[in-house]
Amino acid sequence: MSELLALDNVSAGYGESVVLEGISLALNEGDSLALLGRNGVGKTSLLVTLMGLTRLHGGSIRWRGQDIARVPTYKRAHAGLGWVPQERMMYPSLTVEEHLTVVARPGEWNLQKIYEIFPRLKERRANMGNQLSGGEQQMLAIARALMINPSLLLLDEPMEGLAPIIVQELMRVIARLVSHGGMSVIVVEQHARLALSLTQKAIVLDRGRIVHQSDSASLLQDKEKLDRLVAVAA
Ligand SMILES: Nc1ncnc2c1ncn2[C@@H]1O[C@H](COP(=O)(O)OP(=O)(O)OP(=O)(O)O)[C@@H](O)[C@H]1O
Repeated sequence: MSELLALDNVSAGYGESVVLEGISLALNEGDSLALLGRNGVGKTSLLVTLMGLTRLHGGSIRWRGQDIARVPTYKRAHAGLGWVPQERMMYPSLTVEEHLTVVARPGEWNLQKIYEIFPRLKERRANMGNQLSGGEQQMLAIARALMINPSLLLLDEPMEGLAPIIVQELMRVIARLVSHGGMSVIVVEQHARLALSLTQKAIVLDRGRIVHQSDSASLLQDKEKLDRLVAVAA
């Protein structure tokens, strides 16, 4: 599989403050990665850095072999980076269907396919963005990112605050996206075991640095190490 994303010794942050340091990682097409760590260690900042929304203090980020340090966020989205932010960002003035159609780009994901994997969104297609439950908003946030037909999907704590039954439903969808193989996925999760069970590779951050890299299955089996690395909410 060919290389999709490569970070080499990346330092990044907000203004003068540096919150990520010495980050190096590579992702091939079809790879799935769990990005783990305690609260405030820089997981969201790493996703945001991939989208070009932090200040890059050093290092390089290559996307399909091209340096994208100066590429603006919207162009990164067009190039195939699909971001599902933690805040979900629904618009009260748009219906569910409008949220999906305004961002649509050609490719295998279209309304019909989205409604197949998220039947609830089909039922709610005429509802406004602010008339949805938390679970439905999360489904819509993922669906919207899929409509740009990304090569890499960035999921920031997709299960956060959702009822167990919705978590199960989302787990099934994410597992299907990962096993499909055509798209790469990075999942940030407080629930480390959920994320590890969905992915092939794992990275653990601590205070802005990578402190562990392995395949997900071996970290999942090493309970002691996992507890030590991520402590809570595993
Ligand atoms: N917009 C911002 N401006 C300044 N500092 C920020 C900003 N966002 C995050 N930080 C800081 O960057 C560090 C990493 O935060 P980040 O949100 O990336 O961690 P996280 O691992 O995603 O945490 P959580 O699990 O709580 O979401 C923290 O010290 C945080 O205070």
